[in-house]
Parts: sequence; structure tokens; C-alpha cells
Amino acid sequence: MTGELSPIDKAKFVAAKRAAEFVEDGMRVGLGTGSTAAWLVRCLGERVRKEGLRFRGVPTSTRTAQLARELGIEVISLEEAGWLDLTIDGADEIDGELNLIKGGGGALLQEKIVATASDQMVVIADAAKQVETLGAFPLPVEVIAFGQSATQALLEEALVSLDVLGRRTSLRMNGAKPFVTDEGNHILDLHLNRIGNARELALMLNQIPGVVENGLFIDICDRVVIGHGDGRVELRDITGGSGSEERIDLDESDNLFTDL
Ligand SMILES: O=C[C@H](O)[C@H](O)[C@H](O)COP(=O)(O)O
Repeated sequence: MTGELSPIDKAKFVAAKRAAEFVEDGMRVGLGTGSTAAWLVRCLGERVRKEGLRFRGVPTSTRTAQLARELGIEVISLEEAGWLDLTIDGADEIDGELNLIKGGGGALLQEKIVATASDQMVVIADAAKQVETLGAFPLPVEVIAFGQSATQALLEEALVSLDVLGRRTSLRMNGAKPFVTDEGNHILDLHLNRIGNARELALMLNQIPGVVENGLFIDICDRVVIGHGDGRVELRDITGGSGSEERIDLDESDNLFTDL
């Protein structure tokens, strides 16, 4: 990638750059997955290179692990870390209570385990990820490949009693074959359009045999950093309130990122 950043990439980048400032020497930090989280890893790689920041990262996917290593970040497993000071990750949707849909990139299982093993979860996103009600983005559900059609049928049946607008489910594909997660499972995407009660749905989904985890992150995110294409970032946390707004200036060295 070369040249000027598109407004959407700039929005992701400024959110990531601001959130990268939360990382301090000695911390154990969960590193999310996806295009926004990749900006975070690049920003942290820059801090390691320029400032000598020393922290250990726990990646939530093989993709993130590879990028982090390439950029000189010390990578450890969650087993080695034990507990994390902070996790920073992207999201597909964020509602007003900081509940999320995640898993558009298929990494929801490791992401949820890592986020819930952290003192704090910070979500970084461009402004388009904010929604009033979750559900326009298809909800990813990770299922075991064995008996997957039976799991899908049970799941569709269970959706009938719930407050959702749509009920179609689809198996995520990678070309002609099912998409396979880092844990060797498949993903069913639930096209619900509007989720009336996300908490109830999250609990219900995980009771179905064959379901490993769902992409609803309820009461897990503590803080969001929302980026805009004009360089503004908004910070909000679970305590509510009006939050705060800042402007992130891109210095000359930031153009380095466009060559990655
Ligand atoms: O499985 C993928 C993750 O949950 C991502 O954090 C999420 O899909 C957002 O990705 P992106 O930053 O690329 O929009």
C-alpha cells in the first residue's frame, strides 16, 4: 500500500494510534485481529522501534501473531501471560452500551478468551461501526464441524422464539470449502438484521450443542476509541457521560505506515 490513506484507513489509524498510547512498559497486552487491529500492531511496532517500549503481546490469531513478530513485538501465549493488563481490538458493531458484534474476520473465539482474561478491553473503530441496535452486521457463531448441519437446524429453531428481525443463517465459506478458524472450527453467520435482546441471545446461543462461542461481546468492552477520517478521535467509556474528543496529528514518519 502506498500514497495517501483513504478516509476509512485514516479513521482506523488515528483510533489505533491513540489507543497505542495506553500501552506502558512491562504490560501484557492482548492484540486483536482485523484491519483496525493491524493498525494498532503497526503503531505499537513503531513505539517499540522508536521509543524502546517494552511490552509483551498476546495475539488473538495467527495473522496478528505473524504481523507482531515481523514488527519486533515480543509475542507470548495467553498461557505464558496468565492474565493481561489490557486488550485492544477492533469490532464490527458497537452499541451505546459498548456491547459489540465481533468475528467478521473469524477470530471471535480467541478474541473473547483474551478480552475476558484482561483487566480492561479497549475497542478501536472507525465511526461507521457505531450503531443504535446491534444486528445489521451478520452475527458470527463458531461451531464444531462435527454435526454442523444439526447445530445449524437447532440454532434456526431457537431463533424463532427470540426478538430478532431476520432468521437466516449461512455457513461461512472460503472459496468452495467452509472457512476454518484458528481453532479448526466453522462459522455460521446469523442474518438477524436487528437484535432486540443481545444478552438473552448470547446466553441462548452458547447453550446449543455444537456451538463453541458467539460474536456478541456483552459487558466486556470498557472503553472505545472512535476514529474519524479528518483525524479526530472520540473516547468513551462504560461510565457513560459525554466522553472526550481529541485530534491526532500525523507526523511525517506516520507515512511509513502506508508502505507496509
Ligand atoms: O474476527 C475479527 C475481529 O472480530 C475483528 O476485530 C472485527 O471483524 C473488525 O475487523 P475490522 O477492523 O477489519 O473491521
